[in-house]
Amino acid sequence: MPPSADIALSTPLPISSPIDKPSLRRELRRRRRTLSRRQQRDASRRLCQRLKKLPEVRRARRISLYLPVGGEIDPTPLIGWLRRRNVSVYLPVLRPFADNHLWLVEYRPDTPMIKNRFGILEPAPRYSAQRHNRLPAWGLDVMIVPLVGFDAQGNRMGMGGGFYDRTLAFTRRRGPRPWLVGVAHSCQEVTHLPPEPWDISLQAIVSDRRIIRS
Ligand SMILES: Nc1nc2c(c(=O)[nH]1)N(C=O)[C@@H](CNc1ccc(C(=O)N[C@@H](CCC(=O)O)C(=O)O)cc1)CN2
Ligand SMILES: Nc1ncnc2c1ncn2[C@@H]1O[C@H](COP(=O)(O)OP(=O)(O)OP(=O)(O)O)[C@@H](O)[C@H]1O
Repeated sequence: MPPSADIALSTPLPISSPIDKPSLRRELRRRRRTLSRRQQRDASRRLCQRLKKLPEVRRARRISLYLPVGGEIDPTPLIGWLRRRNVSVYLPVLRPFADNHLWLVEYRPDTPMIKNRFGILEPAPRYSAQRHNRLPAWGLDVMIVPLVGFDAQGNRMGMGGGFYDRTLAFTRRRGPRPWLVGVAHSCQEVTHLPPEPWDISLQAIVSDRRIIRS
């Protein structure tokens, strides 16, 4: 790769205001989709190395992550490591009959999987419908949240469905809650993102290049 391309990837994308969120989202999704297989593999490895070092992750007994699509940074190499440590792994599932809310469903080697309406693999309805396979989000120790964009202040942007914001709205009240860590490729960093009133703040953001703690 020429050095100029590398610099372009490591520099936060300058944002003009007012922000046109849909077009910014489209541009950031395009950026991650165009990464090569090798860039994807290296980024995933770097991300997972960083995550494995975090005390919050090392202490956790229950963690949710996601199965990547459309060039999202891949956290799944963590699954084997977590299983060896006897950590339970959960995946987001589109909750039926509840607009844009997620269930957190346990993911085991034999969990039946189907593609949801966005083409993302998730535990099948007959499995997710059984309450003992789910965990309320407050019962997770760590939630790994996929990001489309982020800035150095820890502001985030997701796919635009408000799935995570709705599912995590309970964290505004007192009580147990997961440690929230957003993950993304470094090319998804922008100079600033305006926080929205409904945004739930993350405790940290980890990319293949750095960690931002809030
Ligand atoms: N890997 C992964 N799983 C995840 C999420 C995610 O961001 N990444 N989610 C995080 O929220 C939830 C799914 N949210 C999504 C929200 C919008 C679109 C999406 O592609 N929207 C299309 C329009 C969609 C259509 O109706 O087909 C688009 O914006 O072009 C996909 C997933 C749960 N699972
Ligand atoms: N707690 C909530 N209750 C009701 N609507 C919400 C809530 N949180 C977010 N929304 C709505 O969801 C929509 C999408 O929000 P936004 O564009 O910030 O999504 P996002 O943060 O990119 O998505 P995600 O949370 O899935 O990562 C907005 O119209 C917003 O009003």
